[in-house]
Amino acid sequence: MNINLIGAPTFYGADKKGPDLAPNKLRQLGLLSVLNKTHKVYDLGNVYVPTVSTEDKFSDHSNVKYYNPLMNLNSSIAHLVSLSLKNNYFSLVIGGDHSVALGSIAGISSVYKNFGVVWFDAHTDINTYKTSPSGNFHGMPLAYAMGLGDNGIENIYSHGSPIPSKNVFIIGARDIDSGEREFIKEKDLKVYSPEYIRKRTIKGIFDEIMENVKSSGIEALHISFDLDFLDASLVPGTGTPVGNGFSLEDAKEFFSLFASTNLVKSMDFVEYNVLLDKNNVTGNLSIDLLDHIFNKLT
Ligand SMILES: NC(=[NH2+])NCCC[C@H](N)C(=O)O
Ligand SMILES: [Mn+2]
Repeated sequence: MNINLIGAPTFYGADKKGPDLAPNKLRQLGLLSVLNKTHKVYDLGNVYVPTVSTEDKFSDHSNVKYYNPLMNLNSSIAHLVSLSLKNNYFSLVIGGDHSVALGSIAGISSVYKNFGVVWFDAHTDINTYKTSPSGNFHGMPLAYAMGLGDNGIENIYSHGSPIPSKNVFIIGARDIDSGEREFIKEKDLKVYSPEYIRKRTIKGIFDEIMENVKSSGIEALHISFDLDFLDASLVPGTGTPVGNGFSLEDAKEFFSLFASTNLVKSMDFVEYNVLLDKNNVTGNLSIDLLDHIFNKLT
C-alpha cells in the first residue's frame, strides 16, 4: 500500500521535552527502510510547530497548556490525514506526545462517517480542561475527539465531526483519573484493563471488539498507539510509564489480529521521549514494533 508519513514533533501536550525529537530520531533509526520493505512510503516531513516559551504555556487557556499551538497543529494534521485517506493512502502520524491523536481522528472523521478508534494506552486520555489534574493536553485528546472538551472537532477541522463513544475501544488502561472514571461510566466506554485482557486472552478481546465493529457497521479503524501501553520496564523512553503493562509480543499479537481485518486505514505512534531513553532501547523497540505492524498490514 501507499503510506503518507506525517511527523508531528511536539512535546507541548506532555509538557516535558523529548517527544518532539521522536519523528527525526525514528527516521535515523531506520523507519523509512522498515516501511519501504513492503510498501511505498511518502515522507511528508514534520508539521510546523511554533516555539512558545514556557512562561506563555497558559496564555491561551487557563486550564490547558499550549492550547493554541496544539489546536493549530491538530488542524494541520487533520487536513493531511484527510487528504491521505481520500487518496487511499495509509496515514501514519508519528508523534509527538498523544495530543496529536486529536488531529488524526478529526481528519478521519471527515472521510469516514462510521469509523472506530482502537486506543492502546496505559491511560484513557479522556480528561477535559475541567477534570485534568495536570493541564496537559496529552491526557485530553479522546475527550476532545468525543466532543467532551470546550472546543469541538468541527472547530479543529471544519469537515470533521465528533466520534461517538460507542466506536471507541481503549486497550490496556491502568492509570485512570477520577474525572475520567466518571466519563467512562456516563458514556459506557469500552475500556479493557490488563486484568480483563489476561482473563479473556488477547484473541478474546479482539473478538469482542470485532463483534462491536460488525454490529455497529464500522467501515474503518484508526489505531492510536501510545508506547506506555507497554510495561514500564520495557520503555524507559516514555514520559508517563506505568507498570502492570504489556510485553512486545502482546502488542505484536494485537497488531497481527487487527491487521487481518483489512479495516485499519491510519495509525498514530506516540509518546516516544528521546531524551529519557537509555541506549536507544525504546527507539529500537519502536522500530521493531513498527516493522511487525507494517509487515502485517497489506
Ligand atoms: N498520553 C499520555 N501519556 N497521557 C498521560 C495522561 C496522564 C494524566 N491522566 C493526565 O491527564 O495528565
Ligand atoms: Mn496516551
